[in-house]
Amino acid sequence: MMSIDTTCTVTGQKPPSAADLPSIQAAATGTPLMTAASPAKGAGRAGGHTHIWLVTGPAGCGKTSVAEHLANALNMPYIEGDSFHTPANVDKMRSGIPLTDADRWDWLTALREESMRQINEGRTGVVLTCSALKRKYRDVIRVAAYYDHHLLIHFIYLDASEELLLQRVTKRQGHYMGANMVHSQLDILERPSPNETDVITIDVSRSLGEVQQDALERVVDMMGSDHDNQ
Ligand SMILES: Nc1ncnc2c1ncn2[C@@H]1O[C@H](COP(=O)(O)OP(=O)(O)O)[C@@H](O)[C@H]1O
Ligand SMILES: O=C(O)[C@H](O)[C@@H](O)[C@H](O)[C@H](O)COP(=O)(O)O
Repeated sequence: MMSIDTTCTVTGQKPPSAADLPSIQAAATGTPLMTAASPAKGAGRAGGHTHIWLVTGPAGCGKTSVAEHLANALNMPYIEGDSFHTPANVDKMRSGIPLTDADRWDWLTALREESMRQINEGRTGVVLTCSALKRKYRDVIRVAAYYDHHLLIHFIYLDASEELLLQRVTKRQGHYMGANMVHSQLDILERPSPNETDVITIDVSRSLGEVQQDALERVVDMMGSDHDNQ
């Protein structure tokens, strides 16, 4: 278990600027986003906005696998939500006891604050993982935009059946969340509703490579349209 202030920076390199978007787009889709004839309109940051990309869903849906891919491709820091739990929360989950709302509030706030801290240090965006099972948990992260009006928050919800989640959690080695926790997570899950317009839903029943590619294309598209709208 890593300490509460541990943040995983996958690449340790500088985050992408607007000027980097064409090469990310090309890598994701084979189609350049901008050409020399359509130069970046915003300086430094794409569209003048910064971004939190929050990869969500129950245990085993693929949050870590997708978030690492996005962080690497976008050259953004990766904040692994599991690393921010208190030891008491981890002990509870390891014993097969689901967390309560009260156990989760400080954790969610810590994730929001860490994301904002990294963005305030000059990052264009961060990629964060957190199950964010209920709407009110997602709302805790959404509060970040209240503090920083240039910040856009996006959720990538990884959609999987219980059967698939069980298969994938069972395959995973050495994690405190066992397969016995999956059902309790689905019991409280509030799938994003259509009026949560900041959510991209991705079907993860496909291969990991396909899911990663789809997620990256969707992210690059959104950053591209945000940039074009400035
Ligand atoms: N689309 C996929 N196809 C096959 N295996 C996957 C896929 N996504 C994730 N996995 C595997 O399932 C397990 C759980 O994935 P992980 O990224 O740890 O999920 P989470 O972080 O949401 O708990 C890992 O062993 C991972 O390699
Ligand atoms: O990757 C996973 O196995 C899960 O995401 C897991 O780590 C856990 O779900 C959360 O960290 C916190 O718990 P809740 O999902 O119960 O809020």
